[in-house]
Amino acid sequence: MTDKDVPTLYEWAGGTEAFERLTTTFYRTVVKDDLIGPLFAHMDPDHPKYVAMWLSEVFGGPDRYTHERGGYSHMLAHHLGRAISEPQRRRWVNLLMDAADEVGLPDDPEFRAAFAGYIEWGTRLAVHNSQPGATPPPEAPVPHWGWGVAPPYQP
Ligand code: HEM
Repeated sequence: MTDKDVPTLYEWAGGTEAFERLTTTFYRTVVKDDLIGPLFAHMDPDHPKYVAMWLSEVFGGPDRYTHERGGYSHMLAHHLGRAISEPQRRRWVNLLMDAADEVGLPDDPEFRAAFAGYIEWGTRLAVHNSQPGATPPPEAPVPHWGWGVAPPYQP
């Protein structure tokens, strides 16, 4: 198998439509959640779409978040100063994984391992970057996440 034959995580997941399904379902439960709902009380109605755009770009889809939404620095600005706690981070992760099951994202071990790897990394960075006095790099590219050590199983 050459690299050319390996689909991106974005393609494997089902593209933009799949990520939009994921984030729509996810934020529907987030806003009702006792622990993290209040953080999202004033979110833009298009927030789920923007996060789907971000995830799509991270997982190898079109770079629309960079070109249409302001890229990494715009995403970062939304987290600065929010003092996200570890219990809040964990709740965010749990609800996202529940949503992934609910909307039927691929559940093969390779996809879910890569997906969970990014989510673990990204949410831990969000906690660090959101603490009072944090000084994360103000500019950086949108990260690109791949399959890591376990490419998709394609018999
Ligand atoms: C992998 C982890 C994460 C990703 C990829 C992510 C992604 C994003 C993006 C792209 C935005 C900006 C959307 C826009 O363009 O308007 C945003 C905003 C935000 N994020 Fe995150 N985020 C992550 C983790 C978290 C966590 C763990 C929390 C808190 C528990 C959180 C809380 C927020 C809040 C409160 C906003 C602003 C919402 C508003 O518009 O009022 N994020 N996030």
